[in-house]
Amino acid sequence: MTKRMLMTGGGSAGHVTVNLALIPELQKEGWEISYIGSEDGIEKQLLQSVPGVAYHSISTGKLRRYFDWNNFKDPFKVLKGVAQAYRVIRKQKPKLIFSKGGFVSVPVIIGGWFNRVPIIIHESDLTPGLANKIATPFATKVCVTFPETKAHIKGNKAEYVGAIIRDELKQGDGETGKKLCGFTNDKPVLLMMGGSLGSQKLNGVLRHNLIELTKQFQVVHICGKGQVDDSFDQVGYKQFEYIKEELPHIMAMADIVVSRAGSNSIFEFLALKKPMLLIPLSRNASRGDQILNAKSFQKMGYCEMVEEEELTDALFLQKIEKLLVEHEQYIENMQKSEGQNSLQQVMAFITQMAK
Ligand SMILES: CC(=O)N[C@H]1[C@@H](OP(=O)(O)OP(=O)(O)OC[C@H]2O[C@@H](n3ccc(=O)[nH]c3=O)[C@H](O)[C@@H]2O)O[C@H](CO)[C@@H](O)[C@@H]1O
Repeated sequence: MTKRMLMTGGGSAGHVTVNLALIPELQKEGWEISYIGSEDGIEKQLLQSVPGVAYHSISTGKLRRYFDWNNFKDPFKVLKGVAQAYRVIRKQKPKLIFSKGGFVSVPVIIGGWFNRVPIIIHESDLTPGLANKIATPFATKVCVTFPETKAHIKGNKAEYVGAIIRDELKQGDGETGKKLCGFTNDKPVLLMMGGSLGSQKLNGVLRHNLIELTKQFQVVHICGKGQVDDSFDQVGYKQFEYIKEELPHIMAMADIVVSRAGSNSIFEFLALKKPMLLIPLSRNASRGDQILNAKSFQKMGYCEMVEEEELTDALFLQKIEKLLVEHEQYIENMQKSEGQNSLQQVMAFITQMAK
């Protein structure tokens, strides 16, 4: 009998990359996978390059914590999405639904619950996102990345599994990365990544300090869609909007990373032992989850952290200098983090729970 499973998650790459890590492992074990996402979200784009996964689009509404006229229209879009997801699930009869969160996942989970399909949710951040909070009562299990998160999940459903990382990220080759960027072996490489959507704030501070930074580093900058600025074109500075297949090589060549504190990104840098300066998304623009992610890493000695409100050029350069000087110490701290086989743990839950 076919082992059929349904996945969901989207809105930003952070709600997709865990699924991308799991898909090849599940396919190896004979699972046939379908994916429900939105019509125009990043999940559709990222899933296009994954062989053997059928993609179904549904209508979605954004879940906002602030006033917006769309707040009156979006509940109807979500209801339409629930009906569409319900129909896909009833037809496909998956043995399990795996959700990585993001607003597109809510209608899928409700549609799955009406079809009585077991549901596993994965939460990347230290505190659960709004979509996962809404979805938790419908779920059978919630896998969490930080041990501290268990306290935030109601109903004894939380299981600490740690971070799930795409295997190919560990296969990068630094020399290939340098060739892609036209870099040499003369100076260390600083990678700046402002989250999967980029960050105007981080782009601004980096470019403002570019002359100073390129005296000491070669700088590779993932800016986000539409944010490459050709007026900064110079030797030793390479910009990308977003990187897909080449990301492992770019990460491999980096000596130091400056990043937002999205959970997937920072656990990837931890797995690759990259000393980090984290500048989390502020409380004005989010629920503050990245601040908690970064504080948890700072406590373990994996990173330096500066809150957006405290960010000055001087502090930015000073923290980068510290990462360079104390490089070995951060790496030593990160080496102690190994041990958890998160991917295998989630695979075991999937096998146990599939009906
Ligand atoms: C603005 C916002 O809502 N941010 C949230 C979003 O961040 P965001 O979508 O940025 O998520 P993460 O930083 O967790 O993950 C980004 C993922 O995209 C990948 N990547 C990134 C750039 C690139 O060029 N290529 C590429 O493949 C990274 O390797 C990583 O796997 O989800 C995270 C996980 O729930 C949250 O912690 C963040 O608060």
